[in-house]
Amino acid sequence: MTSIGILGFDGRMGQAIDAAAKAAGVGVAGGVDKGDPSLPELAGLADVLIDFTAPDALPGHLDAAAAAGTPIVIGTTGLSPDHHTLIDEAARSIAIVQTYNTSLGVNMLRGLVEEAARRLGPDWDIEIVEMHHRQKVDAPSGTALLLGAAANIGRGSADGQGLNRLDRMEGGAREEGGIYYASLRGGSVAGDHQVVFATDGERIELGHRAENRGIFARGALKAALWLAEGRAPGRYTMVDVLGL
Ligand SMILES: NC(=O)C1=CN([C@@H]2O[C@H](COP(=O)(O)OP(=O)(O)OC[C@H]3O[C@@H](n4cnc5c(N)ncnc54)[C@H](OP(=O)(O)O)[C@@H]3O)[C@@H](O)[C@H]2O)C=CC1
Ligand SMILES: O=C(O)C1=N[C@H](C(=O)O)C[C@H](O)C1
Repeated sequence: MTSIGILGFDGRMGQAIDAAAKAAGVGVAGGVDKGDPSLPELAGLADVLIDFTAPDALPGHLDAAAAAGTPIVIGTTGLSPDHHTLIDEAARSIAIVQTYNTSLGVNMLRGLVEEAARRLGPDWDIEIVEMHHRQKVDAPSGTALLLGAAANIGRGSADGQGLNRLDRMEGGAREEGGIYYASLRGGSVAGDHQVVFATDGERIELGHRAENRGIFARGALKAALWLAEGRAPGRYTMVDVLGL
């Protein structure tokens, strides 16, 4: 039986993943939170690590995974360009799935947004609105950035990566001609995203609503089981996991 190690065990996602693993009959080798000295031991015990924590935890988690030769699913958002460089480096020796959204629905939406942006062309403005629970710390959400990247790829923008926008968003600064993001925080919303394509006289709205964290937890487990089948070292996304 495949066993997972949960990084951020006591967190909202950690608990959702533990519950999803139990429901699916996937083994849980253990879980750690901030500063837990048993991280290297867990990395050696688990077949796959799953990390839903905070950006400042990432370097230590990657070191532990690489030292043990254990693949890892990274779902943490708010990552900087430096974090992405660290992931690239670790992916030389272990297999890593890094994604800002593990749900099937958002990964389907990503393809639809790319296609819409490609077909609609430059006369259509693109705006992204997201809403999350009041405890969420990063904004825009990782998913909003992922969808923005898909739109940029679709319309052939040189800024197709789109993932490093956070620093440029500070103080509300936004690029001329770029994609605009609006972030709402309140209540217990698990995650709503809406991509608005607007031109003179009409709009198209493509969106996704997460009704609970189970969809993210099941997607993370799917990614972990996919890695546990035995992937070569490298960096993967949910597009690889889901075969989209
Ligand atoms: N990719 C996806 O599909 C999804 C991604 N997310 C992302 O997952 C992350 C976690 O979300 P959520 O579970 O709601 O957050 P929570 O705040 O509920 O949980 C975070 C967990 O991480 C731990 N943690 C925080 N800092 C560190 C650290 N430096 N080292 C080790 N552990 C640490 C916390 O432990 P302690 O309490 O001890 O600090 C806690 O257990 C966020 O970045 C969120 O955006 C969320 C949902 C879906
Ligand atoms: O923090 C959350 O809760 C979520 N974070 C992810 C994000 O930033 O996109 C995914 C999901 O929307 C829930």
